[in-house]
Order: sequence, then structure tokens, then C-alpha cells
Amino acid sequence: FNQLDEKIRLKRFVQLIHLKEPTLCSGSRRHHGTLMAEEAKKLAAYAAVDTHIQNNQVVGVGSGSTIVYAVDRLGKTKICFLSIVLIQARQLILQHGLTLSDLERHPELDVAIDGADEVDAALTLIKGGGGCLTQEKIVAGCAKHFIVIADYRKDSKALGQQWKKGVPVEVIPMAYVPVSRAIARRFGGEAVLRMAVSKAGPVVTDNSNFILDWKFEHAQKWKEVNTAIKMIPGVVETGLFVGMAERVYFGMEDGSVKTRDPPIN
Ligand SMILES: O=C[C@H](O)[C@H](O)[C@H](O)COP(=O)(O)O
Repeated sequence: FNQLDEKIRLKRFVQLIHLKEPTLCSGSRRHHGTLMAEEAKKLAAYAAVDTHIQNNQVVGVGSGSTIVYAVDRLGKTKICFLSIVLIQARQLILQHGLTLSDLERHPELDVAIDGADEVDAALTLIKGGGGCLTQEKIVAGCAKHFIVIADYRKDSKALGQQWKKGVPVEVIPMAYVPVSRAIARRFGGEAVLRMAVSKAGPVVTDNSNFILDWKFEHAQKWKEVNTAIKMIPGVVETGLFVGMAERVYFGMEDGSVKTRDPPIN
């Protein structure tokens, strides 16, 4: 199976999903003739795992609702691998009986798989909508292959067309005001402190920091902007993932899986 051409493997996987459709889900899969987002996430996650994960690999796992389906697929396979995970995904890994590791023991990963809030035509990502971005970027940066999984709602020509909440920026708590002002002054828009929904006060990340959501006004040169924001004292990391993703799998409304690779420059 591993020797098959990747495209054939993906095609076969999609066919398999269609054949087994009634057994792969509970409840209604379709709404007004289109696949619902949850099922689209599952399609993307299963396709990515089946295509990229092999026996005895060290796999990085991100966070979010889409990655749950990837871990589910990893847990159902009989292959043996280690998972390098973020704090947020730790329980998920353990629940599925997968072997947990860390970057001290495995600083080099074969593959990292993660979700995204938005993916543009050049495979630049916005991540961190769920409050996790720094650890995800570290894990992705340690992987030979960084694979992204998403449903059709994340597919975008240009950042900001789909994801309206802005670019998350993780900041040291004492610096959130000056960082917010510096971002707005230099790049326009506004950078707003993210507040918790279910408790008073700001969202606190896994690294005990705050998050600013930078609502930019227009398209930017994302690589340069990412570098410049990271130079502002107090910034820990941005949710801009530029030039990192090797392939994105989109689960589509019509039940197919679309892939996108970076443009050849
Ligand atoms: O902070 C959260 C992470 O960056 C997620 O990977 C991202 O928000 C996508 O999450 P979801 O799969 O739930 O859309």
C-alpha cells in the first residue's frame, strides 16, 4: 500500500469513504445537499493520515476540532508511532491509547498534522483561533513534513476573506498594551486583547501569556509582517504560518477531498 502513487492512494481513500458512507458517521451527514463541516473535517483528516503516516513514525499533533478526527484515525490504525503533542491535545492522545512523547526525547518529527483557521492560495495560514499557536508553530517547525487539515470554510484566496477575527499574536502579559499600539501604528487596523468567554479577564494561553487579535485592514506581505511583528518586544509568536505547510487537505461540501501544495516560485 505504501508503494502506491500518492494520488492513487488518495483517490482510493475517497472512494472508500464514499463506499462506507453510512457506517462512518452518526446522524445526518448532509444539509441541503452539502456536506456539513464536521464531516468535511473528518474527510480531510482521514485522507491526510492515510496518505502521510506510516509505521514507526514520530508524529506531531496540533490542537483544535479538526485534529480530533486525525487522532481518531491514528488511534484506529494498527501502526506504531509516537506522538509529540501540545498541552491542549495531551488528553486526546492518551484517550486514544497512543504513545506520548515530547521534543526533548524526539526533537525531530517525521510529520506534523494540524488544523488552521484560514489557508490562502500560497498556503499561508492563520492559526490560533482556539488560543494555541506558539506550541503549534514549534511542533510544525520540528517536522520534516507539515500537513494541514481543514474543512471547506477555511479555504481562501487571500487571508481575511474567510477568517474575520484577525491574526492572533501571543504576547507577554505586561506588554499587551505597547504591543497592541505598535502593531496598529505600523501595520494599521487594531490589535484587541482576547477576552475569555466563560470567565472574567483575558484568555491565558498554555504558556501563561495573553493573545491579541490583530484585525488587519488590507492584504499584507505576510512573511515580512510576521518577521516585523516578532521583533516587537513582548511578542512571543504570531499565528501567521508562512512557508511552513507542505500540503493542505480540504474536506469539501460535495464529499471530495481537495489538496493544495505551495506555489512553485
Ligand atoms: O488555536 C487553535 C489552533 O490553531 C487550531 O488548529 C485552529 O484554530 C483550527 O481549529 P479548528 O480545527 O477547530 O478549526
